[in-house]
Amino acid sequence: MAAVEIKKGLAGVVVDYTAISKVNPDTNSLLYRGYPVQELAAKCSFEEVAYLLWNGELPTKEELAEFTARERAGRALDPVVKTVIDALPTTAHPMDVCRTAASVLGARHELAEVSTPEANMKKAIDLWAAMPAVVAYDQRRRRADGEAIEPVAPRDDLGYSANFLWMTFGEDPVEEVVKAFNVSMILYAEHSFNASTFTARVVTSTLSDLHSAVTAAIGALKGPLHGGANEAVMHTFEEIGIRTEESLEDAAARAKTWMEQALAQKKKVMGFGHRVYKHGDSRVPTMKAALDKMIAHFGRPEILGLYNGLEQAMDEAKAIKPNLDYPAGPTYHLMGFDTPTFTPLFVASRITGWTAHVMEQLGSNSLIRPLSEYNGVDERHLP
Ligand SMILES: CC(=O)SCCNC(=O)CCNC(=O)[C@H](O)C(C)(C)COP(=O)(O)OP(=O)(O)OC[C@H]1O[C@@H](n2cnc3c(N)ncnc32)[C@H](O)[C@@H]1OP(=O)(O)O
Ligand SMILES: O=C([O-])CC(=O)C(=O)O
Repeated sequence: MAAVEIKKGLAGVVVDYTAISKVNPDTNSLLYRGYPVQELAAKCSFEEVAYLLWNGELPTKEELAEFTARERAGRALDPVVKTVIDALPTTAHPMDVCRTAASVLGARHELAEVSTPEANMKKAIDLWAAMPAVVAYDQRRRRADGEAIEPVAPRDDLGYSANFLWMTFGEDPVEEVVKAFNVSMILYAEHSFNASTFTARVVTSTLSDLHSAVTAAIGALKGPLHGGANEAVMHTFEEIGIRTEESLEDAAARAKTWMEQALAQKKKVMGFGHRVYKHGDSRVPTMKAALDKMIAHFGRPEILGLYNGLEQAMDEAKAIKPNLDYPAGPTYHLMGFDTPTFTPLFVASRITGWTAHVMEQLGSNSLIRPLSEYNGVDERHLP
């Protein structure tokens, strides 16, 4: 019998077409609906990019006005979702809170059992609009440590990114920080058939509903080999030790030593490496520029020292490059987010990509069901 070739992790396997994004590791580029992501990050709001991912074209002025009005109308924390979140312990991981909230929002949606293109577009926009309130309220209640608190009400005069920061911190957001946050939301929005998006497509392929697909995708994103890496990066920084008065050079030297020891112990260091990009992640330069701005804004050169030290030591030892989660983690830290909140920020952004894929999958569906090669015990029979 010819040996079956097993493609572990589906590495290198092309399973379908997509018109949503193009990841090209040879040219180190990423296009959303044909546009380079760097251009979108430089010139667009996250709302425009969400519209683009869902509709295939950037919005006109009128379309954007209508779209942003829909997003602003859906921002308040659903009282039932708040009650459910309040029933969870403050020790629950924020990704579990997000996953639970997505599930509750699905069960409560007026179109829960309808999966027409129009219904799915509405569900996608509603879920995208609702998630920042969940993430923001969860961070606030964990900080309140069990004391009853009310969510910060959304503000109609602010765009998506500014309002997200407002609902989290309850303070007028600084323009520089809003811009960096907007860049991160755009860069995180979409990345072809990554593990969480593929999960969403598998769920959709059974003709299940959009919220089920997103709930499953959140579960897939949580792992540290995928989205959970942005949180893990910060744990590395914390393990090395963040010393606010330390010079860039001293921090870099300590980080370098830490990395050399970790690699000598054959540890996997989160925030480095990628299944598709082998010469560097197309999004890292743009995110690193945003991190540099936050380092300058908050006057925190020691963070750059830790960043440089780890990156340099990994490059020298294994020539493995950072992925998007590497600059994103410390950027969110400087903005004031708690480390376990980082991956939920990724969720808030990636909802756009996931749901675009749900709609694309349904547009030309085929049940996703690969084969396996049995290697268990030979057939046997009960006595
Ligand atoms: C937004 C995102 O999801 S981006 C990805 C976020 N994930 C991470 O940052 C987790 C850390 N990185 C990794 O685990 C991997 O690089 C992955 C899972 C992302 C990609 O992995 P794969 O393409 O399957 O490569 P694989 O894990 O087999 O690595 C190939 C080799 O590089 C090494 N390697 C890859 N990444 C790392 C890393 N972060 N640290 C140390 N070594 C690494 C592996 O140990 C392996 O070495 P070996 O051949 O000597 O055994
Ligand atoms: O593409 C991947 O495998 C992981 C990734 O970078 C993403 O989902 O943004």
